Amino acid sequence: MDSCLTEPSGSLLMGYWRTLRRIAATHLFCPKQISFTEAQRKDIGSQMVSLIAFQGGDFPVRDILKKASLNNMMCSVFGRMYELCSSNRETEELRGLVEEGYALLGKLNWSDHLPWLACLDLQKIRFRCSQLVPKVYNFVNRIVKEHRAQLNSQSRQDFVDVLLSLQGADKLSDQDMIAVLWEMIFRGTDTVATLIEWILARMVLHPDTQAKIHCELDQVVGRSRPLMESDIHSMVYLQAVVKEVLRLHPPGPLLSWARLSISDTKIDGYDVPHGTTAMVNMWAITRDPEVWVDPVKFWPERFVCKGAGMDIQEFSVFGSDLRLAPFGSGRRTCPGKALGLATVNFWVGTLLHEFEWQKADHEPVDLSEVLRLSCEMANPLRVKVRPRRGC
Ligand code: HEM
Repeated sequence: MDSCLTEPSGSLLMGYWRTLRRIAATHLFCPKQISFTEAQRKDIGSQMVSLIAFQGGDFPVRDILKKASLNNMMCSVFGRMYELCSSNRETEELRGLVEEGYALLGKLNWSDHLPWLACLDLQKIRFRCSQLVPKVYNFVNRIVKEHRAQLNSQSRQDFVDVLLSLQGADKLSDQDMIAVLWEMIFRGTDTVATLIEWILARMVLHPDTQAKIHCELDQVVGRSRPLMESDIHSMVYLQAVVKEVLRLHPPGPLLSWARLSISDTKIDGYDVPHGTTAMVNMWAITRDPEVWVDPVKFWPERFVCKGAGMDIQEFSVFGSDLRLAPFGSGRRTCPGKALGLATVNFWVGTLLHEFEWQKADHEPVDLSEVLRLSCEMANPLRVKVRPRRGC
């Protein structure tokens, strides 16, 4: 795996990266910033509903989810709001850059295992990275320049505005600002779409679970109005379902949660030499029968019933409990976890509030996985929907 796409400038030291993380946590992912973007999630959610209502018969849902997720990040990060049903050059260009980044990260790079091959670049990975990096730089730089020219002229608050407004010790160089903005787009887009596709797959495979969420929606929201983000905290079963899918299908089970040992050390009796890349296999932990009762069973109730498992209120998926840490844990835990989970809960709630989801005719749901940067369904999900509200 080549780090030049995901790390800011090579000269960044650990301490500096920590500063960037602090800036992201304080300014980009604080509760105020998350609630600032609520209207945007609602708008994109409604656009998804309109687009889905328009589909006749079976359709693959992935494209809609990926486009919605990309538009959402374009809006949070760059302040660009595009319609889901139309295509435009800027989104297409960004989608191409993100896709190329994923393709490169997902490739098995022989140089990672046989370092003496690195200088030969037999798979042309380094070459493709060197082509991609200036394209990303130019794309993001163009948007930063536009924001700088319009600073103080309007009241919007996207990530670029926030970073440009930083002063003193928090002020970032242009190069680091571009690296941070790219990292957000790159990490925040696919993870959300991938997780929602897995959740919808589980919904069509387990109609009884879907019916329970519908029942909860009818009780908490009723059919006369759309779902609002403030309803989510009352939707205990919906949250349990999202947690159960995060357990069985964590979008970033392996690749993104890696650590480099900076000195020789011993873990659990094993020698880990300096310079080793160690990966935490969350996928294996969440399927370990010593950790989970009936681990391969899809059973959201394990997060609801006190007697049978644990109380939803008590189980955090944000890294404090290593039985289920789909956003990583420790110093490098996902900074976008609260935003990511808020988006997934709200969009899944909305899609289920508006529609009943069913299997496509003649096409079984296939839960096979493929590992790129995220762990995706190997065969994109095809579904049929039936409107629930206003019918
Ligand atoms: C369901 C959604 C998401 C999942 C499952 C997820 C998962 C992860 C995981 C497993 C990691 C590695 C953590 C570690 O090494 O300990 C990570 C890192 C990261 N995520 Fe997320 N993520 C999600 C959404 C987002 C969003 C919405 C954003 C930004 C808007 C984001 C930004 C990042 C960044 C910047 C990192 C790298 C942090 C670093 O290297 O210090 N993620 N994510």
